Amino acid sequence: MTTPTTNSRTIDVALGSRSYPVWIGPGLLTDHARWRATLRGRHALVISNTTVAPLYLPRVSEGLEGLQWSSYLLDDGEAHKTFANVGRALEALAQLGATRDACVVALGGGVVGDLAGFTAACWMRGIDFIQMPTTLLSMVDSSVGGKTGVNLPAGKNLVGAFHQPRAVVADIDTLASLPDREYRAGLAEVVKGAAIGDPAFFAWLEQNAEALNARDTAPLVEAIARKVVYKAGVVARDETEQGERALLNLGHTFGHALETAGKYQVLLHGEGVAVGMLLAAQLSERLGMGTAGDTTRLHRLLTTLGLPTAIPGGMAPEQLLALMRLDKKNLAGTLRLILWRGIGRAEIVSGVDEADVLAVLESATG
Ligand SMILES: NC(=O)c1ccc[n+]([C@@H]2O[C@H](COP(=O)([O-])OP(=O)(O)OC[C@H]3O[C@@H](n4cnc5c(N)ncnc54)[C@H](O)[C@@H]3O)[C@@H](O)[C@H]2O)c1
Ligand SMILES: O=C(O)C(=O)C[C@@H](O)[C@H](O)[C@H](O)COP(=O)(O)O
Ligand SMILES: [Zn+2]
Repeated sequence: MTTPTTNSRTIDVALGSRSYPVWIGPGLLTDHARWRATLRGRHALVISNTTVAPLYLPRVSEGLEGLQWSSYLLDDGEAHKTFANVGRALEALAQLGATRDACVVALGGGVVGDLAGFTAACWMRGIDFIQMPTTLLSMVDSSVGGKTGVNLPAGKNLVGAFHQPRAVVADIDTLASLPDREYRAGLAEVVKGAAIGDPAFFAWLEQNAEALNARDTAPLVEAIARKVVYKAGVVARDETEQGERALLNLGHTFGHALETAGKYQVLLHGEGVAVGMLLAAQLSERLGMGTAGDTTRLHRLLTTLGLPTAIPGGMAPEQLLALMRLDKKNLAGTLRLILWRGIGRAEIVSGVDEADVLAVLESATG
């Protein structure tokens, strides 16, 4: 059992009968009684990857004793978040003889979580899954809210489903092995939440940036919890992105294009979001919406957290614009972007002129 400490939090994602807890704290993977209680049937498939499974699958597998279970391991990397791997994971469920009360356990970062959730959404038209996020990014963002899916060569997350987990088990002990660059990428999605709608949190991040860089536990847990509370609130009000939830995409139309243009070898998702948020801020200023002072604060915070803020070399503005045309927020063939009036004031804007987007991309390309 985990002893409750000030570094443990439980946050509820309030969705009526489909509500679920997000547990944040140390020792949670081995707190078997807690998460095992969310599994209903006799079968479980753990989906993980070749980096995470050797580190953390033993802690999870002890908790699955008595069940019929197996694992499906992805090769590591965003390039493996594919339809083909969903097919193979579904075959693993078939091999297991998984019935409708089976559970998929997603053990890993956002790539594993998105793919495992989509697999669970597809098997027999939808079975349970639980999220065990092991990256900062997946703890603060991808494990919460039920967006699941995979990439196509044409773009990020073009195939997917809304499918909520039954629980999120965010064991902060797993962050001890997370590489520095991945940790910083997670901080980008924390900054995003504050930039969209929580100015007090943004100021807190400015004050605590160095402590977060040092991975001090108390501020880190505070940052994870504040971001999850913020996201859970948005998801509870607009689960399927009919309105407000689109704000969580701040920086993503640019960011996804940057990730895809680099074939997932140049920028991590969080890094793309960092650069994308600044491009959105610059575009907002160009359109007379943004304020230079707040763009400077955003730039300063991202830089302090060791995140990139410029478009990497070798990416052509026209190519990025073409990728942005396939973004899922677009309607009637026109760009629909999340723009930024300043800290805590993001807005959905339809019909953005491509010439303005191109001008911003050109001015930000070295
Ligand atoms: N569904 C959503 O709402 C949502 C939100 C944000 C991002 N995403 C998606 O999440 C993905 C990015 O997730 P990510 O940043 O976690 O990347 P990731 O899943 O690729 O993990 C990052 C790297 O860290 C490794 N890793 C994971 N946990 C580790 C640990 N504890 N110790 C050592 N290494 C570890 C992984 O093997 C990988 O190499 C993208 O596909 C993005 O589109 C989805
Ligand atoms: O939960 C959401 O809603 C988000 O937009 C969170 C994003 O950080 C995340 O990257 C998400 O996967 C993007 O979704 P998409 O709909 O733009 O593919
Ligand atoms: Zn994201």
